[in-house]
Amino acid sequence: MADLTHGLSTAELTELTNRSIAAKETAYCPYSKFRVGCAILCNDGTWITGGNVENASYPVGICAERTALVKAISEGKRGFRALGVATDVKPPSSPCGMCRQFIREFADLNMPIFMYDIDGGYEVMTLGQLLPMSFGPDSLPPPSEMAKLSKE
Ligand SMILES: O=c1ccn([C@H]2C[C@H](O)[C@@H](CO)O2)c(=O)[nH]1
Ligand SMILES: [Zn+2]
Repeated sequence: MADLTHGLSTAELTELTNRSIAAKETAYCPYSKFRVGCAILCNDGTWITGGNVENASYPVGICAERTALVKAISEGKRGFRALGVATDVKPPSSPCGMCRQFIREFADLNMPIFMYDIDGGYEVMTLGQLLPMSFGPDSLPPPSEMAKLSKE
């Protein structure tokens, strides 16, 4: 049977579920009314959450996943064991393309992303499954090579 826990303990998975769903309450989404909550389990065992934050100038809004990850990175967190994202729909919605790329900067391709539906059921995929053949920090040549490229 497929591993639906990706190495998380039962307690951790319960907490990921509860924190992801609770984070929907922090969403600021007066325009779309589409609440999204995100919870991240950091390698140091701490948790960071976030909601989507919209703007009267629509494209300025930010997704819940990036809210949470920006909070984590700017708090000095590095290395993440799991990310949960919860919405009020079924089947569950998945992180948008911009968020997948944003997460790619900071997480291993085997990090699981748990996607919760309105009933608390979930589907889980790794970052690598959601963003195949991705472009990441290690895709760029080293700075010494970059300097040579710009002279050509
Ligand atoms: O994975 C997703 C998809 C959408 N949104 C937000 C953006 C916008 O505020 C609202 C509707 O797209 O949902 C997220 O936060 N995460
Ligand atoms: Zn997004």
